[in-house]
Parts: sequence; C-alpha cells; structure tokens
Amino acid sequence: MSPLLDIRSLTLTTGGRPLVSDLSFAIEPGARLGLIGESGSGKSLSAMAAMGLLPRNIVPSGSIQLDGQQVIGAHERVLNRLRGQAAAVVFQEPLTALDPLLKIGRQVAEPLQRRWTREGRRLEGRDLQREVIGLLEEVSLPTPERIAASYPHEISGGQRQRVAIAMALACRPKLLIADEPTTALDVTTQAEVLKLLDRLVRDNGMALLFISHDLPVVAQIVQDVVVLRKGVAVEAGPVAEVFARPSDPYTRSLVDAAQAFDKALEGVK
Ligand SMILES: Nc1ncnc2c1ncn2[C@@H]1O[C@H](COP(=O)(O)OP(=O)(O)OP(=O)(O)O)[C@@H](O)[C@H]1O
Repeated sequence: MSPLLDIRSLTLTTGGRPLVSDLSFAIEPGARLGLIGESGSGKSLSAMAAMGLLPRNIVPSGSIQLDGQQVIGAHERVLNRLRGQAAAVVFQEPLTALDPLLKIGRQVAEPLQRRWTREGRRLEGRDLQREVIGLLEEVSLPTPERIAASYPHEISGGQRQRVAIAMALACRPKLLIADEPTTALDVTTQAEVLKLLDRLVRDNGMALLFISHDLPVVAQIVQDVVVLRKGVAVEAGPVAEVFARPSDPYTRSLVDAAQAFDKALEGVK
C-alpha cells in the first residue's frame, strides 16, 4: 500500500532562513500520526505545506506526495481538487474556519454541496437541509436544528469546534489534519472533542495527522509520533516506545514535564 501522505526531505525557508529542515514522514491510509513539539517548532507550517497552503514568503523544497499527487509546485487547480477530497484541516481556533456573518447551516452546506457537485450530483432544498442536520448529529451536537439556525457567536467554543469538524467531515477526506484542535477549549470539552475525533476517524476509515504541543493528548489518539524541535525531527516511532524510552533530551524533557504535571495534580486531589 502506498502512503496517503508521503513527506520526504521537506525544507521550508523564508528569506534563506530555514524554518523546517529535512523533515520526512509518511502516513498510510487509515493510520494516525502525531506531530509534537513546542510552539514555533514548525508543526503548523509542515501541515500547511502538505495542503499546499503555505504563505507566499515561505519556500518549500523536497517532496510532498498527497494521495499520489506532488503538492510542491502543483497548479492551484490540482491543489483545489486535493483539498477536501484527499485531506481536510481542523484548526486550533474554530472561528478561523467560520464566517461570523453566516448561519452555521449555510456554512456546513457549502462543503457538502461542493462534494456532491464533485460526485456529479445536485444537493438542494430539503435534501440539503437533511444532510446538514445529519452531519451536525454525526459530531454529536445537541439540538442540531437550533445550531444550524445560529450564528457562530451564538454557540459555545466547544460547539464551534464540532461545527468545524463537521465541515471538514463534509468533504469525506481520506486524511484529516487536526492542528491543535483542542488547545483553545477547557479541559472537559477538550476530552469530549478528542473522543469525538477518535470515533469519527475510526468510523470513517480516515487517516489522521494530529498536531499538538501536549504529549498526553497526543498519546491518547495516535499510534506513532514525530517529535519536532526547531524545525528538525529529533525522534520518531510508536508513541509507547518514544515516550517510555526517549532517546533525545528534548523528548525526555517533554515526558518529564508531563509526569511532573501528573504528580502535581495528584497532590491536589
Ligand atoms: N508567514 C511566515 N513568515 C515567516 N515566518 C513564519 C511564518 N509563519 C510562521 N513562521 C515562523 O516559522 C516557525 C514555525 O511556525 P509554526 O507556526 O509552524 O510553529 P508551530 O510549531 O505550529 O507553533 P504553534 O504551536 O505556536 O502553532 C516559527 O518560528 C514562526 O515564527
């Protein structure tokens, strides 16, 4: 089986300065990989590069194959086809994905209609409404009719993130890229959204690229990790192995910090 996402020797530079250096990893269909590292280590830029969404001042080199297509240097037409169909992204801050002036129902309808058009079908009226409500139900939103009729500011942060997940899901992508999807949420909502992502990825047979600075969160949802430090992969492998026997001092410091946090919590109980 060839990988769904195959990144080889990816280097991202701006003004000649490297932000990501010689990064390589692959995700097979249905597999889950975590990209972990501190703020500024290059996680988001690497994910953006995979979608062909890099800011203009960032120059990529190396190779990124997404669903068998080379992303680096690809025509916008090719990239547009890949986005949604091959991969879709859920961002940290759901408000970036949502238009504040449009009701949720209209926003969820848009990627749904795009997918149906791509498949040579039309989706309108009651059928469209039913599909929108079905998607909102799929992400376990209570009272989906009410949510569909609301503006983004009228629902909670956790509900907005569920809507953003529904919009990514509407495309039925083969790969879901989740870029710190729970960081902006409180701890309880964070756990619920993680559980939801876990279920959706499994039920839909999607692959997952999960980006986080939070080691315990990553360990809950992926099988393998790549640890990124200052744009360089310092370690990679199955989660349990990497975290049980970190060979790199940076990974060790992440593990120690997570353990210290756990101990501190036990002290509070
Ligand atoms: N458009 C840009 N132009 C120049 N430098 C950039 C640009 N976008 C990001 N950077 C720099 O690239 C580096 C990597 O950024 P990136 O957003 O990928 O980090 P990250 O690991 O995702 O961090 P965070 O967890 O804070 O989102 C940072 O030093 C950042 O300042």
